[in-house]
This record gives sequence, structure tokens and C-alpha cells, in this order.
Amino acid sequence: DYFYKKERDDILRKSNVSGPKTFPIIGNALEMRNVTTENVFECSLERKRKYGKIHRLWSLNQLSVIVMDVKYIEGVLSSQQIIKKSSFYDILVDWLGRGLVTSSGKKWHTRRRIITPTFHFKILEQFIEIFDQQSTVLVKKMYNKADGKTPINIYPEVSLAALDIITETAMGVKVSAQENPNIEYVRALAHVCKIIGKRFITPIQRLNWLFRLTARRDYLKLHDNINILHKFTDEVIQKRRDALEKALRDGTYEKSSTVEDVATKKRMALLDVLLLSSVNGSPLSNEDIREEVVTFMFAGHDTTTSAMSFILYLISRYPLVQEKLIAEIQNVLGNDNNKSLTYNNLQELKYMECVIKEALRLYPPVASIGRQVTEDLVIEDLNIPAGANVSVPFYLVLRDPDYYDEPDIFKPERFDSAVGQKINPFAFTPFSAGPRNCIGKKFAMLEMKSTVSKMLRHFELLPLGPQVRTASHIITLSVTGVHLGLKPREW
Ligand code: HEM
Repeated sequence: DYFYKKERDDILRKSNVSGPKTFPIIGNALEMRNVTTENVFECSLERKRKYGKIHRLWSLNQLSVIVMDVKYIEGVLSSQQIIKKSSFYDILVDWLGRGLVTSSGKKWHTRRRIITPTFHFKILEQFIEIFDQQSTVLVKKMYNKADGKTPINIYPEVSLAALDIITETAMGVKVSAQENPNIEYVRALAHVCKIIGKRFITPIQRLNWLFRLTARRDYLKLHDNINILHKFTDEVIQKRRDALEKALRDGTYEKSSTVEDVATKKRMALLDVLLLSSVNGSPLSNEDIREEVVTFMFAGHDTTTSAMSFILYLISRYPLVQEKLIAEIQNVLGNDNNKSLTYNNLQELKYMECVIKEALRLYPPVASIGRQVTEDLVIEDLNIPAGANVSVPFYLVLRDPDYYDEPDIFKPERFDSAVGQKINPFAFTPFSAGPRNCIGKKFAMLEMKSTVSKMLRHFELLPLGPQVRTASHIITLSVTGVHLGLKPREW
């Protein structure tokens, strides 16, 4: 253990990378013993102050190199050599299998190629109607609470709306979570997210056998609930497969149809596009498809919930930004707040895009990402030994004063290309960048624009309730909830 660590520390030292004093066996466990979900960002900032924008940490015998300098972030994210995810992602495998988020190597390459057309703009365009319908349900529910004086924790409300959206777009089924938050599928998903979130921050639960041993009840509960989710998804896949095969038999679909052709004829769920795809002539099995569908459910639910909640919160706290947004919405959509939005309308909401980007900068839903270096890696003058994890803490990069003027201030105008400062693209990566960037980025932008503009058309957002206090729970959330007030808007 001593020599293993020394050898790697020596390599890093030559690249001027240091870190806390390393102890045999435990590594830097003492340094990390007080890190919690709530103080993780402050602890990382403190380490950045002490050891610089690139430093290393030993978690027992696992080396992590933390990279916050854009010069090297570009090298990490753009590299084709390090597309393997770090070992932390293994916690997700019982649930997601080896879908796009957790797979690597040839499997990831093949799947990424197959799945890319799934997010074709023709497919996304037909989802606008779903975004609109589900945000209408959200708005209807909110009218009951919109008295202009009661603080509302918007997070759980947005979470149910985002769940309805992702279930219908990914699987083509309506679970109506907003109307029935207690149905089995919704409850099972909440349990799974909670237990996995806890595992991420509890080092002793990271390894499967230790988790089974030290948290038996959670282990059993996790697996029972994963079974419920998988059973539900399997049944949906089988039904859609049967329907598709029937359609192919009676000629409603032609085998040679492109995604674009089919999407224009009939609304397709992401799952249908996967059913139509084939790898070297052989279609994806139900199990392959399940891996990807549950991955969409995971990657597309909490992320958009977190983002939309913080966006609404920030707008409620910045009345001038709200006024500008309303002016833009009126300009693009007129005064009829029930008018349905089109793809083109959403493209025209340019200031809204700046607001969303600025909210993602201050509260990135995915606060950090990790890769595993499988062979010695050289990025410019930085040498990283094989076996190390590399992590990029977006949360800190996005608030780094070297990359942003007044980094803690909410200033959407900084993203206006006409007046804003020039931002290094690798200092703004809430959707990551390079080969493993977010495949759902455009989907997410449309969903956020659609839902946020719907809320704004119906309500004035008021600065009520406590300030947010961020914490990292796989996803960035607020331990105080995300509160605001709502008052029906008069046009
Ligand atoms: C605001 C919303 C979202 C944010 C901030 C976000 C952010 C990210 C980030 C940072 C990654 C890279 C993760 C890593 O390297 O570990 C990622 C990957 C991914 N995202 Fe998103 N995401 C969002 C919404 C979505 C949506 C709506 C979907 C699907 C419908 C989606 C599907 C995926 C998938 C499948 C990957 C893995 C891609 C790969 O490794 O090839 N995301 N996302």
C-alpha cells in the first residue's frame, strides 16, 4: 500500500499536483471524514484553496485527481481515451444495468451510435405537446395554492411534472404522477433514488458486499423497488414491441422507414425508436432496451426537476429578470396564456435561454462527473497514472472568478452573445462536453423552456420562503426546499 501510493504520488508531484498528507491504508479518509451532502461544496472549495485547481485525494486505496482548470478540463472531457466512468457509477448498475450512463468501451460506442437518432429534432418536436400538456396540469394544480402570500416548496411539484413528462416521452405511457403521486411506480422510484443517493455519500455503502452487510434493510428495500420498476418497464416494452410488430405486419410501418418518416406520421416514444433500431441487422433485445429506458428515466427526471425548480426560484428573486422574460414571452406568444407553444416559438425565447444557462451555472444539477483512467494519461504537462479516477467538479468551475465576473451573482445577460463576456466553453459545461456529453441536452432545454414559460404566463413568481441551501444528493438540491410564492398573473 505504501509503495503503491508513493509511486503514484511521485508521478503526480512531477506535474505539480499535491493533496492532503497521505496515510497508509486509509489514504485521506481523515480529511474526508466530515464531508456531508450539505457541506460537500464548501469542503471542495476549501481543498481548492489549499491545494490548487488540480489536486489529488486518496479514498482508501482509490486515487482521485480533481481537475478544475479549463486547460485540463478540455483535455479530460474531449478525450476519446478516457470514456470509462469512475467506479462511483457502479452504485447505479443494479438499477440501470449497463445503459448509456454506466457503460463503456465498445458497448457504449455502439449504443451511443444507435441512441443518437432517438433525439432527432423531429422526435423532440412531437414532444412539445407532451411538455405543454403536463405543464398545464402543473399550472392547474398550482392555482389552488397561488394566494400570493404562502411560500410553496416547488421542488416536489416540479418533480411530479417532470416524471410525467419523462415517462410519457421515454415509454409512451401516462402514469399521471401529478394526479396520483401515491401509485406504486412513483413510490418505488422515490425509494430507489433516496437509497442510491444515500449510498453515494456513505463510503461504507459503496461496495456492494459492504452495503448488503451494513444496511441490510435498505439493501432489500432497494432491490424490491428496483424489481417493481423493472417489471413495469418490461411490461411496457413488451406491449410496445407487440404493437410495433403488428404495425409492421399490417403495413402501418414500413421496415425501411427512417426515424424522421415515422415521427411525422405518429407520435413515437424514445422506446419506439429503440425498438426500430438494430445493431448489425439484429434488433435490440428487451433487456437492452430496458437498460436504456431506465437510464433515460434516471438521467432525465431529477436533473430537469432540479434545474426547473432553481430557475423558477431565481426568477422569483429577480423581478427585473422576470419583467424581461414576460416581455419576451408576450412578444413571441402574445397575451393568450393558453395558446400552445410550437418548436419555433421555443427557439425564439432567447432571453429565456440566457436565464436557463445562468441558473444552470449557479445550480448545476450534475455537480461533478468522474472518469477512470485505464492507461497512463498525459494532458499537456499533466501526467495521471493508470487506475486513477479523474473528477471535474462543475459546481466550483461554474463559480470560478477566473472564468466569470462576479461569479456568485445571477446575471443572465452574461450569456447574451452581444453584450456578455466571452466565456470559455470548457468553463460552462453543465451538460458536460465531448464524446460523453448529455445526449438529452436539447430535450432538456425544450422541456425547461416550455414548463418555465407556462408557469410565467399564468403566475407572477414572488420571493417568498427561505433561501435555498444547496446539497449534493447525486443531483444538486436544496435542504431547505425550493420556495417561492405564486399569484395569478394579470395581463
Ligand atoms: C437540465 C437537465 C440535464 C442536465 C443538467 C444533464 C446533465 C448531464 C451530464 C453532466 C451528463 C454527463 C454525465 C457524466 O459524464 O457522468 C449527462 C449525461 C447523460 N444525460 Fe443528461 N442532463 C440533463 C437532462 C437529460 C435528459 C432530459 C435526458 C434524457 C431524456 C438525459 C440523458 C442523458 C444520458 C443518456 C447521458 C449519458 C450520455 C453518455 O454517457 O453517452 N439527460 N447529462
